[in-house]
Parts: sequence; C-alpha cells; structure tokens
Amino acid sequence: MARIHFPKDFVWGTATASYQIEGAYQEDGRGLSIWDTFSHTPGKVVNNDNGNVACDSYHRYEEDVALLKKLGVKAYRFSIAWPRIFPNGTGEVNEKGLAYYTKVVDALLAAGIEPCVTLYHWDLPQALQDKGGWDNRDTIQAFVKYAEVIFKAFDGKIKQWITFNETWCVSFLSNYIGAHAPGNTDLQLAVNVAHHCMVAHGEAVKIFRELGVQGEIGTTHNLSWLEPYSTSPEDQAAAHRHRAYTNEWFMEPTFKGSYPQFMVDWFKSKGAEVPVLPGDMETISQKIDFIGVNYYSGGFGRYKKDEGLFDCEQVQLGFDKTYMDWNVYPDGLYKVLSWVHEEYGDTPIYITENGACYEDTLTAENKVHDVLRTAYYRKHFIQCERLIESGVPLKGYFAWSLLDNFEWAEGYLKRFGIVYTNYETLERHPKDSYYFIQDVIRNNGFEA
Ligand SMILES: N=NNCCOCCOc1ccc(-c2cn(C[C@@H]3NC[C@@H](O)[C@H]3O)nn2)cc1
Repeated sequence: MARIHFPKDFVWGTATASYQIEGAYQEDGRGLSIWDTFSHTPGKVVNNDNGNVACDSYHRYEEDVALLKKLGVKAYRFSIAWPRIFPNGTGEVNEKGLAYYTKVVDALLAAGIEPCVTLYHWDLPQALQDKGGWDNRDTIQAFVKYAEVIFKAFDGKIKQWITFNETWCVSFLSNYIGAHAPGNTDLQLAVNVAHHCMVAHGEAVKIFRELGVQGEIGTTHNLSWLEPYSTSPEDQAAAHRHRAYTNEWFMEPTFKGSYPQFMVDWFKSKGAEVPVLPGDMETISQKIDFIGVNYYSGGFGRYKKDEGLFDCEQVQLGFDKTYMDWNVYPDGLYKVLSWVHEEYGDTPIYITENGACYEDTLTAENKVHDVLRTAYYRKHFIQCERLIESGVPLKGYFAWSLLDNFEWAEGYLKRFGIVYTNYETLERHPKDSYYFIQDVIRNNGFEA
C-alpha cells in the first residue's frame, strides 16, 4: 500500500451553486432567473423538475454548514444568486438578498470555514435575458455593477472570488447545443456569449483591483481531456479541435489575450466570428490570482467527416461510466492540469469541481453505500497527489457536490452529492463517500 499525502496547506472543500440548492425561488424579493423560466418550460428538464424548492438551503443553510464543519473542510464554494441582489438585473439593490448571504457567510466564518464565492453560476436575471442576455454587451456592465455591490458588501469576509463558472456551459451548452438555459441553438450567438462573458470576467477583475478588495480572484473553466484515438494527423487534429472547444477557446483569451487562430478559422468556416471590440482582449486577460478547473471526464476522439461541429467522433474504449454516461478517466485529470501548467505557467490551480453521479439507494438506516463514488474520489485524489509531486501548483480541491441537488437539465434524477438529499423530507444523510473524504481530510491523505 502506498501512502497518498497532501501538503499541510492544501485546501479541501466542497462546492454547490445557488439555483441548484437554495429553493425559495420567490422569497425575500428574489427575481426570476433564466433557470426558473427554463425549468418551468415543459420538456426542458427531466421529469419537469425545477429549482422552486431544491434542497431548501435558503432555510436550511445552518444544517449545511454543520455538515461542512463535521466533514472538516477548510473552505466551501457556493454561488450568489444575482436575482436575489438585483431582482430586475439592475436598478435597486434588494437588501434582503444581501442579508441572506451575510447570514451564510457569517455562519461559515463562525464554523472556521472560508467562503469561496462564485459570482455567476448560470442564474442570469430573466429581465436581462429579455433584453438579449449575454448576447447584449449591456449585460457586461450590469454584471460589473452586481459584482461591485458584492465586493463592497463582503470585502474582508470573502477572500476567494470566482467570477464565472464554466463559461463553456454558459455559451456553447446553453446557446449552441441548447441543453441548458436559455436553450438557444445558434453558433454565432454562442460565440458572442462566450466572448461577452469573458469580457465581463475581465471587467470584474479590474474593478476588484480598483476597489482594493482583500483576497484573491480567479475564474473557473470546465476543462475536458479528449485524446486522439490514433497518432494519425487527422485524428490528432480532430481531437485537438474538440479539446480546444472546451479548453483553449477559454484559456487562451484568459491567459494570453488571444483566441487560438486555428479555432477562429474553424468557427469562421462554420459561419461564426468573434465580436471583438478594441480593448476586449486586454480586458479579458487581466492577471488573475488563481485558475479554477472543473474536471469530470475525458476520452478519445478520431476524425470522422461531418461528425458534429469538429469532424470528430468520440471512441468508446470500455471505460467504466458514471450515471451521466461519462468515462471514469482519472488520468485525464493529470493530463489536463499538466497541460494547464505547461501552457499557462505557475498561476495557482484549484480543482473547483470534481465528482461523480451514480444511482444511490438510501437504506432503512438512512445509509448510502456509494462504493463507486468513493472509488471515483480515491482515483482522482491519487492523480491530485501525482500532480503536486510533479510540480503542478495545485492548491486545493472542491468536491462536487456537498449535497445531491438540481442537476440542471437532468433535474433531481442525477445525484452528485456526498450527502444524500431526501427530496420528500429535505433531510440530509451523509453517504459513505462523505466519511471517506472526512477521513482523507482528517489525515490529509490515505493508504492507496
Ligand atoms: N459536448 N457535446 N455534448 C453533446 C450533448 O451534450 C448534452 C449535455 O452536455 C453536458 C455537458 C456538460 C455537463 C456538465 C454538468 N456538469 C456538472 C455541473 N458543473 C457545474 C455544476 O453546476 C454541476 O452541476 N458539468 N458539466 C452537462 C451536460
């Protein structure tokens, strides 16, 4: 048995997001978001589930904080719902919204847990979507105003700030593939949204610096690792295009202030061009203090003419699958973060999401023996140690997710939590994976 161990200052945490756990969708002045609209539209979400109640964390956050304290985490990543702060997206601040998050932040600090806050985790105020949403550059300034209010309200309490979560999901998944809110299917629109979100990220970093806000700011991209099925130039080019779709398209602007030219050319061949205005790329590539990476899976791709957007088909090689039908591919975590370090330098990296969805059964004793999820975490923790040992500046890890919650278009069918949520009673029941992670945190390692 080998002992897997982590640096003393390694930050262990878990992650959630406002629309997925809070519920209370009309409480205390909250405005509607695009996810309320999307989930209330029949056929968009499995079983027509919605976030009206979710895990009811709006009223049960103290239970959640107690679970976090018992788990032993140093930090907790959650998101602030823009529609609770600006119900109409702009205009008057809703003080009750600020008051709610003050209670959550104060409860975390009292428990000795550092809040790590995501400003935008997909719940755009519907009022802004009605004016074009992220396709409209005015939304950039609305986001900066929202960010400024939050920076000022929590300066000194929140020390780790994430501007956006998974801009690929916000842009391509939601506006080209159409699987997430607002459910558009237009490539040019998706390219516009990606660009405007990245400009908004940069503008928020600028005002964070101008205000002298304490702490560190970064952003989170969901990176996947698609390898070429063979060494043939066609397979290598096809896999690279698909990998760049989720990776370079976002990481190059963020770190180097330019889009990858081979992808600009590819998108142009598909009829989409990036709406860059003078100064945009300098804004996007404002220096950040850390990069958040969400990693779930990877795989293998090979050239197939006219397959999808990139003439690339995914090749099944017999990997174990999660209930999302994603490969369990821990090596992909090592490869993608090694690539980040090689390509973008020594900016500290946090894994801001990693975890697995499996069908869970609650026993009569309120136990969940989630053997597969525990094995997933064990395998990915081993890769985390491997990364640190190889000199990658991996500073922390946030498990997705603390609780089973509203998994977007999959609704409540897909459970990612290390704590089981009983949606009838809203009781929380730690799973075996929770106790495994509790032990890893307590010992800062484990026997592999
Ligand atoms: N690429 N082509 N796809 C072809 C068709 O795909 C349709 C569906 O696609 C996807 C792709 C990715 C995801 C996804 C989910 N999470 C987990 C969340 N992360 C943020 C946090 O809120 C978690 O809930 N991360 N990623 C879902 C669906």
